[in-house]
Amino acid sequence: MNLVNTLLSIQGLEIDYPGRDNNDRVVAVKDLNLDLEEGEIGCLLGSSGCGKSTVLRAICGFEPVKAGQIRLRDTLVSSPSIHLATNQRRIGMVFQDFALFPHLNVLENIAFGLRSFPNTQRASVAKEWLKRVALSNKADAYPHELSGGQQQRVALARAMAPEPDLILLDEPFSSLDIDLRERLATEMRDILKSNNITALLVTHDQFEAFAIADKIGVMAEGKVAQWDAPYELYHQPINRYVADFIGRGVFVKGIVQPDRKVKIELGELDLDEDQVYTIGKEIDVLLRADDIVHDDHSAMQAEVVRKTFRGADFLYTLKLNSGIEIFAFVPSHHDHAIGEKIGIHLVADHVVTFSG
Ligand SMILES: Nc1ncnc2c1ncn2[C@@H]1O[C@H](COP(=O)(O)OP(=O)(O)OP(=O)(O)O)[C@@H](O)[C@H]1O
Repeated sequence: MNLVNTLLSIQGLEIDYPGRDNNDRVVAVKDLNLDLEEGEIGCLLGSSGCGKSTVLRAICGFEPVKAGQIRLRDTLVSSPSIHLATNQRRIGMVFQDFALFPHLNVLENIAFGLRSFPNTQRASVAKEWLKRVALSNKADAYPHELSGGQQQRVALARAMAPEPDLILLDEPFSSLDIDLRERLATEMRDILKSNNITALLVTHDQFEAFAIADKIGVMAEGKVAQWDAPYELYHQPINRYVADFIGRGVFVKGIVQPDRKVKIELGELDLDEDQVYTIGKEIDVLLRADDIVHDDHSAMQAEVVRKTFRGADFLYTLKLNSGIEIFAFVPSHHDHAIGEKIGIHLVADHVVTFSG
């Protein structure tokens, strides 16, 4: 392993909490591994209670570790026998509610993190960061006079100003309007990237994760099931859990045919070249909403059983003749009624399969 450019390295991490009974322990994180390179943005993605925040707290130094280790650059900061204090870790933190000081104005909030700087430098460095997050005109404003997105940028500037090695962000978009989140995630990514900041955030929203992260770790029950680039997670999920969690899809049954094909109810698909398949074997084929195209001229029909308007398109739930329900994104000018039969065809070019 090359540690030169690896900023954060977590190996075999295990963390537990006291349970209800005195001797009882509840395992929150187990055998967790990940590496984050310098300048990379990583994201831990998972449903509530899977252990995301516990990992962040351990990196910060708020939680002792039971097994494994956490390294920042080449310094071992946490292991069962070593625990570096939080203030010695050079980590910046952005909290879910931004945690700005209500009685300090924007400039003072940012300068707060610069207490170790000489007085003469504090204001100029704080002003420079205010400029970098495009809020120079708000230096004198108080947090309650800012929008949620502006407060978030102040919190980010406050965390970045002391130039920590790593920024941790705990659900940074959860208190913002849902339609703002994706835009702000892109904006935050631009700020972090243009300042070459290494960051790790946690979220339960995969679209936020896709908008901001270079690497995503899908977490389940305290473990990272797959730590990979968003594209790989989507197209090469390592197991059914990841496949199910990422994107909108369902598994349908298929029978392996000669010439690397699989036959499903909707037709034949090409199988992955890298895998070995037994002809005649039944396998599960992942069909995602973007693998199905609405086509008025297709003889293959499916019944609309549900639909969700998403602006540019609808997410249709379609029932096949066999009774199986699949998803399809359909441009929103194709507004079909529930119960109506519409033509569809398959466009999957990369097929994800698991043995049946
Ligand atoms: N202080 C604690 N004492 C006991 N158990 C805890 C404590 N903090 C967390 N846990 C348990 O550890 C597990 C992981 O919690 P954690 O807060 O890391 O999850 P999370 O993925 O961040 O969840 P959420 O998205 O809901 O914030 C959960 O089962 C939780 O109940």
